[in-house]
Amino acid sequence: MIEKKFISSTDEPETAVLVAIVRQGQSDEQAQEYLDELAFLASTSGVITKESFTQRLQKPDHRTFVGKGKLEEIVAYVKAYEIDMVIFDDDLTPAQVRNVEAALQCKVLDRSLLILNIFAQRAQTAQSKLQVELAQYQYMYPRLTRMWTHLSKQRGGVGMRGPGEKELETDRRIVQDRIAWLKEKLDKIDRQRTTQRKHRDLTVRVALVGYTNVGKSTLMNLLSKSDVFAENKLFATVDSTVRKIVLNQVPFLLTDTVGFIRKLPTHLIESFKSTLDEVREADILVHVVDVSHSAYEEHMEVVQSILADLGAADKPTLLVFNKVDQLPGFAQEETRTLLLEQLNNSYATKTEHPAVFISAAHNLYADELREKLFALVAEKFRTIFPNYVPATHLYPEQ
Ligand SMILES: Nc1nc2c(ncn2[C@@H]2O[C@H](COP(=O)(O)OP(=O)(O)OP(=O)(O)O)[C@@H](O)[C@H]2O)c(=O)[nH]1
Ligand SMILES: [Mg+2]
Repeated sequence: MIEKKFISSTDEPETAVLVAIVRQGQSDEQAQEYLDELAFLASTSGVITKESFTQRLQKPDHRTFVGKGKLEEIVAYVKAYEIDMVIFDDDLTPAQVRNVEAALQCKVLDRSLLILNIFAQRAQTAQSKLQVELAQYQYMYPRLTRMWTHLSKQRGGVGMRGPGEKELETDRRIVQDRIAWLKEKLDKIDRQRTTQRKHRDLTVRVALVGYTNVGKSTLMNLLSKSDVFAENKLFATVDSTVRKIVLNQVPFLLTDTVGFIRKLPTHLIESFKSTLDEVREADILVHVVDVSHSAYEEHMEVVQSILADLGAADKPTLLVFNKVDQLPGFAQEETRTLLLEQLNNSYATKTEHPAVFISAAHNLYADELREKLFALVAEKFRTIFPNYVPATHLYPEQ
């Protein structure tokens, strides 16, 4: 995997300023929400956000992303506070990178690079490491003018000179070769996994999906009593984990997989295709939502549109609204029942999917969750085993 070069791992945390464009029709609240998410991505990478700059623009300036005046403002801030890097909320073109780098004289990152960097830190298995590397090279390829110095250092110190045309040609070829090699390796892993999956044809398969950090892994732990890595950071889970679960004597497989986020780099979706096959091939989806997040409805839409891209939007789905413990009004006994009732009613009218409100971390309303999940699993189970007679009441087993 490409070593992380953008964010150093010295003791002193690096500092960043964030830059985003606020488009027409976008509220200040939404703009702030996007910046908060970018800051969360930065902090997940170990970077401290010191300041953020926004500008209302129809579309990014083709030379410098933000306008000239705004860029000067950012340059002044970066100099005054010795900021290590500037992070842009959108992907920059190679020309924009060149121009803003020349002006800012510090590291310049965009959202995709930040996400790729987090994935690179998190990848555990051979497969996900290769997947991340593929996405990194695909990101790098059209930007080779800029990445050249990183690449040559990795190849054994060709030096820090700027790239000549000839070197650039060579680098392009090296990257192309590497991309081809990675694809071939991943195809091979994929073929092996497909064979393995054939053995699971007679099992009901359930996949946890949702925006990043909503509590998918926590829910997996709750249902399977396993110990899956859960953390208040974005993309804690990059590899999928599969657990066998038995509810009311009906066994099924539950997969915990990578979380989604808005503007997920397309290369990343492409290279994680086989990991996302777990979602594509699932019989049932459990869509986990952090209902305490102010932007949860937008997050649901992001998830829905990625599911549609994957061709997995029409599967039987259980909506799990998680983190109800964090909702205002939940703490008081008197308001709690009313709150949950209101939530239930509001969702019953908005979606045809069964929904349940829980707290995975505090083990609240887990029985209701098991019941509704069991209903979907049993229905599928009956299509595989038509002679199955459902037991009369539900008790979880391990
Ligand atoms: N208050 C509260 N926190 C929760 C709840 N469920 C999960 N969390 C916390 O939310 C954070 C994210 O949980 P994870 O289970 O790692 O979330 P995830 O969806 O797997 O995240 P990624 O793998 O990063 O996509 C952790 O700090 C959990 O402890 C809940 O019901 N209530
Ligand atoms: Mg997780």
